[in-house]
This record gives sequence, structure tokens and C-alpha cells, in this order.
Amino acid sequence: MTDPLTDPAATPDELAFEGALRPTSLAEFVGQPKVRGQLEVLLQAARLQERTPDHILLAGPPGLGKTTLATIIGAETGRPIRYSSGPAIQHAGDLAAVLSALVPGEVLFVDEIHRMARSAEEMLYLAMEDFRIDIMVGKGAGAASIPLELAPFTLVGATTRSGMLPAPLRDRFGFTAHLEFYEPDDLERVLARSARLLDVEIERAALAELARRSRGTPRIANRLLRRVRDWLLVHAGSSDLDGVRAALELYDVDEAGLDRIDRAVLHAIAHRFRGGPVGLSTLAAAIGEEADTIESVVEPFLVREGLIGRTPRGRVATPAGMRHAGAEHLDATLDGV
Ligand SMILES: Nc1ncnc2c1ncn2[C@@H]1O[C@H](COP(=O)(O)OP(=O)(O)OP(=O)(O)O)[C@@H](O)[C@H]1O
Ligand SMILES: [Mg+2]
Repeated sequence: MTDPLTDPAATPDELAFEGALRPTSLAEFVGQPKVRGQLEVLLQAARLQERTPDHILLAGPPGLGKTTLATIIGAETGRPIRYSSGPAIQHAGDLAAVLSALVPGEVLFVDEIHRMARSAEEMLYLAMEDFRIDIMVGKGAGAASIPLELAPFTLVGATTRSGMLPAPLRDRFGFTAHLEFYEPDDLERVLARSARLLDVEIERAALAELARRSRGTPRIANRLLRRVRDWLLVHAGSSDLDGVRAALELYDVDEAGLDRIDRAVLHAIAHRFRGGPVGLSTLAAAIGEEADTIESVVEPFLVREGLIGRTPRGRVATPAGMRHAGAEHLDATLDGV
């Protein structure tokens, strides 16, 4: 179980809320200046030459804006956009159905593209390159492949695991946008915009505090803002720094953005294992969490914050991590790390 408040993946009930806060143009898309600049040029060039833009791969951790950018690409090019996803494409036939229904110039968004079936991938190579597919009919000696022309389209793929994409697929994208975690300043702008849309009045300093605790992730920033909004409503509290601190304390998000599970992991490494090193499965058993959750959600964040490190012999707490866990007195074990 991950903590629902700081898990970077969207919860099902969040989708409508997220839709309402999604920027609809590149100009409104906050942060990621590099990616924004690259996309602007790519889309503008296609516009000038009156052709469909190159295929685009959006890569990066959950909640950083991949789906948002895909919608924006549709809006900026004025093309219709069709949504599909890797898990929905389990056979080449599933993909053939989607591709053959495309209208000229359409943007095809395939979310979680790394989870598409292998058999469909090969069909996609040809479709991306030549806007054509071969459909196999019949079996055995009587089998034949029938070529089918497709309407020119732009494929926008999204993936949280670009390393899992086969190289031939990765290479067929004209452009890959690597989304990075957001700086607190950018998250503050995301929050200011969301607060305006949600009609929440909140002080600048309070927004900055929220931004600092949002793990570099707009989805988490918006989610914390929603919790703070509720808190303000119920407590008729003040929308200043103290209000935000009280609301986040209620939800167990500490001043560095760590939630209950992050703290449990850090605390176990620091106290129980005296700073480490400790192996993943031992650590998971010690705090009663799944190893997978620790590895995919908790650790990347703690490593990025410089609170823990990974060594060949296991996880260790850094001096900052030991301090955060209140275990400075055990710091001697860190010698040589
Ligand atoms: N640059 C941004 N500016 C403003 N809001 C943003 C930005 N990026 C993301 N958001 C907000 O964060 C939320 C999550 O973004 P989005 O759904 O695009 O993430 P994602 O990368 O597709 O995540 P996942 O990998 O889980 O599909 C959206 O509600 C969106 O409004
Ligand atoms: Mg998405």
C-alpha cells in the first residue's frame, strides 16, 4: 500500500478533478522550459510545412504532465485526438482496428505504450514509418498479408518506463520529451493557477510551503491543495502558512514532503539498522510494506532528496537522512559511506 496522498499515480476519483485543472495550451503549461521550447519548434515547423508533426514520445515519472502535454499537442495542432493505451492493445488486431479508424492528421495518444503487446509493436513500426500496415489473413499455407494504407497521423506515446521500450520503437519517434521533476518555483505557479481555478484564496507564502512539500510533482501539488482547501472550509481556518502547516500535519505530510511510509522507511534504516546498509526485502519485512512499493515510489524520492543512498550492499541513510530521522547519535556507522 502506498500513501494515497503522496502516491504519484492518479487515483480513479481524481480523474475529473485533474481534467478540470489541466492546462490546454503550451503557454499555460508551467515549467519544463526545455520540453516546451522543443515542442513549440516541432509543432510550428509542421504547421509551416502543412504536414502532420513527427511522432512524439513523452517520457517521465507519473504525474509530471504527459497526458496533459498530449492533450495540448492535439489542441495546438487543431487536430482531433484519439486515446488508447498499451494495456488495451493486447493483440496486433487491436492496434489494426485503432489505426484503420484514424482520420487524416489525427493525433493518436497511446498511454503506457511500454505495456503494448509485442505482436502489435511490429505492426506499429511500419505504421509509424510508412503509414501503412500489413494485415494477415488466413493460417498456414493459405495465409496472406494484405497491405492497408493509413491516414497520415501523429503518434504521441507516453511512458513512465522508457527503458522498457524496445529500441526499434524508441528510434521511430522523431522526438522524445524527457519530463523532469519540477522546481518549487514552478510548482508554486502550478498551485497559484489551480487555486484560482478552484476559487481558493491562499497566501503566497502558504503556496510556497505547499510547493516545497509536493515532491516535484504537479499531481501531488494539486492533491495537497485540495486537502488544504477542505481543511480551510471545515476549520474556517486562515489560508496562511499556519493553516497550511496545520492541514498538512493532519494528513501526515512533514516539512520535507515525506509521508508516513517514507518516514517509516527512513526511520527503520536509521534506527533499526543503524544507518544501514540493509537489503530491500529485509527493510520491507521490517516495516510491513511491499518491497515493490518501497522500490518504485519511496526510494526514488528519498534518494532524490539526498536522505538515503543505494550501495551494492544495500540501502544506507545519508547524514541528512540520519538527521531527519533524529538519529545523528548513530551516525558513526556512516563512516566510509
Ligand atoms: N506543467 C504543468 N502545468 C500545470 N499543471 C500541470 C502540469 N503538469 C501536470 N499538471 C497537472 O498535474 C496533473 C497530472 O498531470 P498528467 O495527468 O498529465 O500526468 P501524467 O504524466 O500523464 O501522469 P501518469 O504517468 O500517471 O499518467 C494534471 O491534473 C495536470 O493538471
Ligand atoms: Mg497520464
